[in-house]
Amino acid sequence: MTAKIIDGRAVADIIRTECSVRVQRLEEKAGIRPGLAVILVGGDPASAVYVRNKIRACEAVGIHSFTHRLAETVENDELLGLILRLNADPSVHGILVQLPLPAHIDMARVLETIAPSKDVDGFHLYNVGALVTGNTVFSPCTPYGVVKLLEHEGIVVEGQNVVVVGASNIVGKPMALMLMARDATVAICHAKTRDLAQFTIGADILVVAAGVPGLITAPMVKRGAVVIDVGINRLGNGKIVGDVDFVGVSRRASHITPVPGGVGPMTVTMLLVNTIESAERLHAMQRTAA
Ligand SMILES: Nc1nc2c(c(=O)[nH]1)N[C@@H](CN(C=O)c1ccc(C(=O)N[C@@H](CCC(=O)O)C(=O)O)cc1)CN2
Repeated sequence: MTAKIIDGRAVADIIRTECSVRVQRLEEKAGIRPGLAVILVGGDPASAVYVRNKIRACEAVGIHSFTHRLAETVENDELLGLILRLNADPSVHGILVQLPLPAHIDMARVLETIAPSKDVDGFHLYNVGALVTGNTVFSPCTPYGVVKLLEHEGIVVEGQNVVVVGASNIVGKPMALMLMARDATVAICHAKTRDLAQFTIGADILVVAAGVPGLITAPMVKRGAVVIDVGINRLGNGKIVGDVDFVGVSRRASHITPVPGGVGPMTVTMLLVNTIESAERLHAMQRTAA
C-alpha cells in the first residue's frame, strides 16, 4: 500500500479563496473590513517567519493587518497595555500574540488579557472552556486545520479510534477535544507514555504533535491508518521534517500529511477563517442591536 498524500497547500488555497469571497461580501454588505492585530515579541527567527506569513496571507484575502513588533526586553505592563488598547479598537476583530514568548513574560496573563471575542487563536481560558463544553467560540488554528483536512479528504472520524501523540495546550489537548466532539474515541499519549507503539498501532487515525523527529515509524502504524503529522522540526542541515518517518509510514498508511506542506499551511488559513468569523459576528450583533 502507498498512502495518499494529503496536500495541505491545495486545501489551504481552496479555503483562502472562500475567505476572499467572505471578506468582499462583508465589505459590500456592511462596510466592514476584517482586521487582525499580530504581536511579535523579540527576535525568534521562526516566529518572525510565521508572523510574516500570517500578514501576507491576510493581505492576499483582503484582511487588514496591524503588526506590533516589541523588543525582547519589553515589560509585561507595556505588552498588556497594548492588548487592552487593541481590545478597545473597533477596527481590530482578531488579536494574536505569537508564541513562544520570552521567559520573563507572564504568558498566562497575556493570553487572559485578550478579549475572548477577539481571541482568534482560541487560547483564552474562556474559549478553552467553551471548547470543552461544546460551545466553541474560536477553535485553535492548528487542530482546526487538521479537522478541515480530514473533512476535505472525506475521512469520517465518528466512531473511529483516534490516538493523539502530544498533549500541548495549543495542539494535542484541543485536537482531542475537537475529535471527541465529532464522536471519535480518543486517546492522548505524551512524553511519559510507556510503550507508545502499543497505543499507536490501534489507531484508525493517528495525529502526531510531539516535536520529536522520526518518533513514529512504520511498525507503530496500523495498516490503512490515516496519519496526520503536526510536527515541525528543523534538522542541523536546515531540512524541515515532521515527527513521522514519512517514507516508511507511507507504505502502511492509507493517507498521510507531508511536512512541510501538510498541516502547517492550514494553521495560517484557519487564522484567516477565525478573523473573518469574528468580523461577521460583530456585523450580526450590530444588526441585532439596530
Ligand atoms: N499565537 C500562536 N503562536 C504559535 C502558533 C499559533 O497557532 N498561534 N503555532 C505555531 C507556529 N505557527 C503559527 O503561528 C506555524 C507553524 C508552522 C507553519 C507552517 O506553515 N509550516 C510549514 C513549514 C514551515 C517552515 O518552512 O519553516 C509547513 O508545515 O508546511 C505555520 C504556522 C507556534 N506558535
